[in-house]
Amino acid sequence: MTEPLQTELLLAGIRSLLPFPWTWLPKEAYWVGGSLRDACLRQLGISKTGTGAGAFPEEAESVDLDLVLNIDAQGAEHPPVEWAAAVARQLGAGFVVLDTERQITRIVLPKLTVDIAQQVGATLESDLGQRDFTCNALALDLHRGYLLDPTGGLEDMRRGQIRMVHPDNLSADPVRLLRAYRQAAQLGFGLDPLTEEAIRERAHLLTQVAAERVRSEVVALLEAGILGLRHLQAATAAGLLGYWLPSLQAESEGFVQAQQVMQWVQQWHNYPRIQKELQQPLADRRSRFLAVVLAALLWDPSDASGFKAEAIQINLERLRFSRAEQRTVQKLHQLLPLFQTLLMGSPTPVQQWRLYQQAGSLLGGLALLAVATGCDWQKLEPWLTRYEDPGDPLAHPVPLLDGSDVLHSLGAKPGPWVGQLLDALQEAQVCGQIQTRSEALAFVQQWKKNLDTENNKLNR
Ligand SMILES: Nc1ccn([C@@H]2O[C@H](COP(=O)(O)OP(=O)(O)OP(=O)(O)O)[C@@H](O)[C@H]2O)c(=O)n1
Repeated sequence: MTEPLQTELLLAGIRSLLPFPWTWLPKEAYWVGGSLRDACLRQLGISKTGTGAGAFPEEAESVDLDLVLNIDAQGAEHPPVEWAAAVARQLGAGFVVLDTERQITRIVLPKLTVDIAQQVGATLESDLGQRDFTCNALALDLHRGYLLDPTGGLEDMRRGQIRMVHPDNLSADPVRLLRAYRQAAQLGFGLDPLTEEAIRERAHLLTQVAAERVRSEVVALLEAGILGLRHLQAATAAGLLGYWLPSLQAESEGFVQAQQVMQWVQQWHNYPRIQKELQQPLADRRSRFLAVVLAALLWDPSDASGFKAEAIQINLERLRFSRAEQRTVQKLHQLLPLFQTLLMGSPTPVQQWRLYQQAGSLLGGLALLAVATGCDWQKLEPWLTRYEDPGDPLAHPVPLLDGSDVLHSLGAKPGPWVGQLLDALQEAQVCGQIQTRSEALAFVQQWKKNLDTENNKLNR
């Protein structure tokens, strides 16, 4: 076997990462998976391009090490699960059994997880032969120090292509159909044409995959920035998302809109409040910005009446996006037509204040969606400047009275009318009709009097 990489460097790399002494390793132990692939890519001078190409800088990445052990072969009394449990105990690390039957476990340390699996099949080659793509089917023998590459993974890395190990492996775990596009996006690779053909032929199998696994691939594609969008579009064209996201077509305007959102947000450094709000998590580690990208992707400009809104919610639910994410996309879609109309005209102060009220902390996301769907930046910019200013009387008016002031001044009992009154009071304040607290108190008296008169008329 030709040995094109310096395996000593790979060994030095894994030595520095391994959280326990080398001597603890069983006699047959191999480094496999994505971290080995990435170490090889680094040696080949190929850098990953897709991860972190989204809008915001990533946190310091944590490392996932994958090890394959072949303990059975030695007839040892400690199977991999017990070996890994003992290591975790010694290290005081977290420990999870991921798959009892296949003997897959995980040791969890801060910024490092180590996945440990028993070799599948009689030889390591047979284990590698059951993996997804050639670039993920390499193994470094940790004791003998040689690299196994039975499927030509290094050559495919040099060519920058994702190539299946075998078409049957795609059918064996159909999430790999979508994983191909996600890994291509993250590695800056293309798809080998035969692999793409095999994916198309098996596209329907993705319906069998658990929603969470599909969602996590879709999310990773969206987080891989513009390259991720291109690959999501290719995956859509291959027919992978017909069941999961039927609202999305390969030729959807949504791909252009989502790209616009990603490009515009990069230029909004002058809006720290908006940036901060966009980065807030909505579910797990998924940010509000991701929901804005989803809203842009799924927004159909020919559907301003919101006819497809329900279908979009069903799509998001099917992919098990959280309620908060579903509500965010829905609210953005509801507010967008109104905002677009305001941006085309000369809205009154009250109209502006109402829009700020309705959008709340989604204003930045709504503005991104507006500019991505063709609204005039010159008209939009003042809305952002106002929003960033905490003292702005339209974006952040300070109420002259609160609910308890109102109840106290009237000596009345609470009811839904208090909210209506406060709203009317704020509107009068925004219009400039009321400027002082005593004017506000007089307004309250008059408003309640009018309400009581109305009620008396109705009761008569
Ligand atoms: N559906 C899958 C998932 C994983 N693997 C194999 O298991 C390894 C480790 O899996 P995982 O950590 O999920 O993938 P990585 O390649 O490390 O990349 P990522 O973490 O980005 O998914 C992969 O490299 C691949 O060899 C596979 O064949 N099929």
